[in-house]
Amino acid sequence: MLTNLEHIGVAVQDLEAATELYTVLLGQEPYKREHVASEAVDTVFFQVGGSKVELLAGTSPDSAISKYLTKKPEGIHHMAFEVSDIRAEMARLREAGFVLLNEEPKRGADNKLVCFVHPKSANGVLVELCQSI
Ligand SMILES: CC[C@@H](C(=O)O)C(=O)SCCNC(=O)CCNC(=O)[C@H](O)C(C)(C)COP(=O)(O)OP(=O)(O)OC[C@H]1O[C@@H](n2cnc3c(N)ncnc32)[C@H](O)[C@@H]1OP(=O)(O)O
Ligand SMILES: [Co+2]
Repeated sequence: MLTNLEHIGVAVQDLEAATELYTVLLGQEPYKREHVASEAVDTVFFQVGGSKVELLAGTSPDSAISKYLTKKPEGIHHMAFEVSDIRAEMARLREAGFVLLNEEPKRGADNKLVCFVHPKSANGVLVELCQSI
């Protein structure tokens, strides 16, 4: 079951400048900064009620974020839903015809297991499932 809009991922070119801007916009400091080597991204997290804003900057040209920003402007990159059982949700979505971008859950940021759904199978929106570890 999807239980919450866990975060909105925002792709940015300059993480420090974006962090300053969002600190003013949201009226609070980020609660976490994390490098996720497997995705080649640096992240900054803000808590907003029960959801989060995840700022993402690529750390390598091969990163999904860096590639995205060669074609698209900075902005909303994905939405992430919290799930209680990620394997069960992956099986449910696969069965329903969605294209999953990973066969198995993988380690994401902020102590989560994550899986992505291809935007082409979700009305042009990249969707992330995440389960707390
Ligand atoms: C920090 C860890 C984690 C967390 O814990 O929260 C993260 O959030 S990591 C975030 C970064 N990682 C990912 O995005 C991993 C999943 N993404 C991918 O595997 C790829 O980016 C992709 C979605 C498969 C696209 O890769 P690729 O096919 O190589 O790129 P193309 O440029 O050829 O795109 C094909 C097609 O898809 C459209 N697209 C790409 N990205 C998005 C997007 N974010 N939202 C909507 N649409 C997207 C792209 O425009 C192309 O469309 P067409 O041009 O119409 O063919
Ligand atoms: Co994310």
